[in-house]
Amino acid sequence: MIFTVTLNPAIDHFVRLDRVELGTVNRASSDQKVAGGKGINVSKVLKRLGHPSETMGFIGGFTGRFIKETLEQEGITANFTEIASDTRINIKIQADQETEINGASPRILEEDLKNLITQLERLKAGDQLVLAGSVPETIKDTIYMTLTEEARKRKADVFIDSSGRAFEYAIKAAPTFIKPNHHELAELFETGPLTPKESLPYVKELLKKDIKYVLVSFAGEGAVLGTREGIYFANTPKGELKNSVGAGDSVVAGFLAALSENKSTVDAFKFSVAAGSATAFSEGFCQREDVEELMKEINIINLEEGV
Ligand SMILES: Nc1ncnc2c1ncn2[C@@H]1O[C@H](COP(=O)(O)OP(=O)(O)OP(=O)(O)O)[C@@H](O)[C@H]1O
Ligand SMILES: O=P(O)(O)OC[C@@]1(O)O[C@H](CO)[C@@H](O)[C@@H]1O
Repeated sequence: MIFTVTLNPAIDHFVRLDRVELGTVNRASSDQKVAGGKGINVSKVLKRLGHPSETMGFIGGFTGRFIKETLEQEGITANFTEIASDTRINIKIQADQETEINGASPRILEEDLKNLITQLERLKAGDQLVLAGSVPETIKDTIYMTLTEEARKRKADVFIDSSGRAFEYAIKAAPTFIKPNHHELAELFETGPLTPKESLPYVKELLKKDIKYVLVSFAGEGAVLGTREGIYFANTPKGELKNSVGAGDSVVAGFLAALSENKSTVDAFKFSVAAGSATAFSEGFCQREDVEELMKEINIINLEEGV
């Protein structure tokens, strides 16, 4: 079973207008509110790709209720710990440029955390745990490391999409899969901007830490997958960028879906990049037919033998 953890979910409030003028009243031509947060998005994309999963994490207040209800309406199992404060609202402005304002995180208590850790006692060999998104300010940066250790004790695989200190700590617990974008990889190694080729020494460094799959995304400039068998480059298909919210989450969901279908590593890589691009080219998240169509435009190059 696949379990996704979103420590800091959100209602994503998409606001569409031609352009934003700061310092004046702007009016939206349309808007939409959806359950969001990286782990939740992974579950939503998995569902579209034909794979069930269960969502965990913290929700609270009227915003939290909205998230639980809409997920259940979509047929996704919601197994959140209920907290006292309201879940945040993240504003996604889709105008001539995309601008995001992510809300402040609610307060999480020690007992809420204990509850989540207890839930992880259900994990067993063959399960996959996805840890994705920001860590609320009241939780220690070591949380993803702790949760990874809990899952590893039970022989479950761990997939991480995070950034900053929480990501840095999580790597120490040797998760199965990580998906930094190129900015996050550069931040981790304190380097300047990196091209796919320039990322190779850093990908190798991460593989040496016993991480099985290191997938670095470069938005529309391709992606690199490091494994012990080889390091590969995938081009990204060409198309009109409509929405980048959830594109990275679709890459994670695509990889998980492909592994569950026993695809080869190279095909899983292709499928995951196609899922990311199919979302980037859609108003919402990708559909499986579009992912399969885009796979035909992706070529994988073996950059180097593994480490
Ligand atoms: N301009 C683009 N053209 C084609 N595909 C794109 C484009 N931008 C993003 N993608 C797709 O989305 C994936 C993830 O993009 P990116 O590297 O920006 O990751 P991210 O920062 O985690 O994403 P997000 O914007 O969702 O946070 C890419 O690997 C690619 O498949
Ligand atoms: O603030 P975080 O947790 O880093 O990111 C949260 C978020 O921006 O990520 C998702 C897209 O990846 C959105 O659904 C959500 O609003």
